[in-house]
Amino acid sequence: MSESTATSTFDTLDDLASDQRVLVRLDLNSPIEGGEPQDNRRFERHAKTVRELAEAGHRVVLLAHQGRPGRDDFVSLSGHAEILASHVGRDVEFVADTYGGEAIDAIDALDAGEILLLENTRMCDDELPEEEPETKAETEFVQSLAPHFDAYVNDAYSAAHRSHASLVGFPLVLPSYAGRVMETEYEANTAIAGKEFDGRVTMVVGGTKATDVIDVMNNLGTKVDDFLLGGIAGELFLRAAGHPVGFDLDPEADLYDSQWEQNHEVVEEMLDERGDQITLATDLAYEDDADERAEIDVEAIEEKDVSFLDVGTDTAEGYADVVRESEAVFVKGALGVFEDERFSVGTVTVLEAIAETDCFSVVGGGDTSRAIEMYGMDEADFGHVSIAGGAYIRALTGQPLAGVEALKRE
Ligand SMILES: Nc1ncnc2c1ncn2[C@@H]1O[C@H](COP(=O)(O)OP(=O)(O)O)[C@@H](O)[C@H]1O
Ligand SMILES: O=C(OP(=O)(O)O)[C@H](O)COP(=O)(O)O
Repeated sequence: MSESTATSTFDTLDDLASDQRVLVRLDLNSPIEGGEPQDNRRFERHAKTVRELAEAGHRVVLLAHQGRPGRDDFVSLSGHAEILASHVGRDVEFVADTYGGEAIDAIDALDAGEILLLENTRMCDDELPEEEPETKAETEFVQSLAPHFDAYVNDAYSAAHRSHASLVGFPLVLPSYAGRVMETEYEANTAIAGKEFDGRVTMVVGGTKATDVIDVMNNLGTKVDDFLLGGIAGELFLRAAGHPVGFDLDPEADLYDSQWEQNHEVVEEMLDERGDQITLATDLAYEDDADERAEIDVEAIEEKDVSFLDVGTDTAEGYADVVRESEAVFVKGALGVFEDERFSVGTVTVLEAIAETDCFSVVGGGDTSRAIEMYGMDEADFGHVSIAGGAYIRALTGQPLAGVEALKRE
């Protein structure tokens, strides 16, 4: 069997010696409601790495961040420790200190197989400024913790686009390994940039972050055969093609107009030069006066007087046919407001087609991947469901991620 991209790039947990004191960077950054973290896929995924390390008898110390200073989601990790423990099936001790005496005492007191989570790394001044790994490696944070460990494991693929101390500093001073999440995310998310596919490569593009996905489309012209569009980007392309959609009915909403200003030249150029790669909706769905889903052919729209919340059924079925003929399918962003069942047709039809088709598939983006569980699909029917947002976008376009670069085997 040929070596995977990840194992040829990093040392992994398979290379770790026994009985190690291991410092592990996770990404437990989560939605916060009422000051409390909400359980999500990140806990479940990282729990596998943590459990494997603890069951092997290592002393396991965890680093993670939550939110950004000054925002409501910038909270302590004490609640995260409880959620993580429920997924790992073992106690996860928590200490409200990042690298001071209290943290060091708790680290040094650990026995084999025990797990300790340190406080939110972003509460430490050395963590955040984006600086070179060499600078980060010299910080007090890294220099104080490193002597208490034998090894560093980075499992935080979804935070790896940040050049922060806990991500790029430790690999310079400790033997470093990729965790299981890092391995699988790296493997799947770099596939479009690094793998050769013989058959059709399709990318399904939607959601609200049109600027991001337009950038991805612009960069992947030679890798992708068909882009299937929905969401806000889809309407911006329809606007560029001369249809009266893709602008804000309520300027306060600011979903379309500023993204149009920012991107219309590149959208027009893409349609001109690579129009045959780009498939746009032929019908759209909206809420009618009776609060029901209604659909209209794009050609019949003379004036935008309703918000379009999904691609139409004909469009969805056409997209599903393309998916069924594809060898690889990458998804970024939902085709409609799937959280409302009436407007889930586009997203669910396409995801179900991917699940039924024996293709290489990656579904990325926190919101979009939620549709899989919301509509009862089985995650195992997808090649990979990413827990990364910003890092996934960058990986798709082949941009290096600071945390990944720092971790690569020399
Ligand atoms: N036509 C639309 N109008 C408003 N919101 C939309 C539309 N189509 C999709 N969305 C929203 O896009 C969100 C996902 O967008 P985005 O944040 O870009 O993707 P992800 O979180 O997967 O990276 C969904 O929550 C969905 O409700
Ligand atoms: O949740 C994260 O990013 P994502 O929402 O783009 O997946 C990461 O934890 C990075 O967090 P940051 O964007 O505050 O640096």
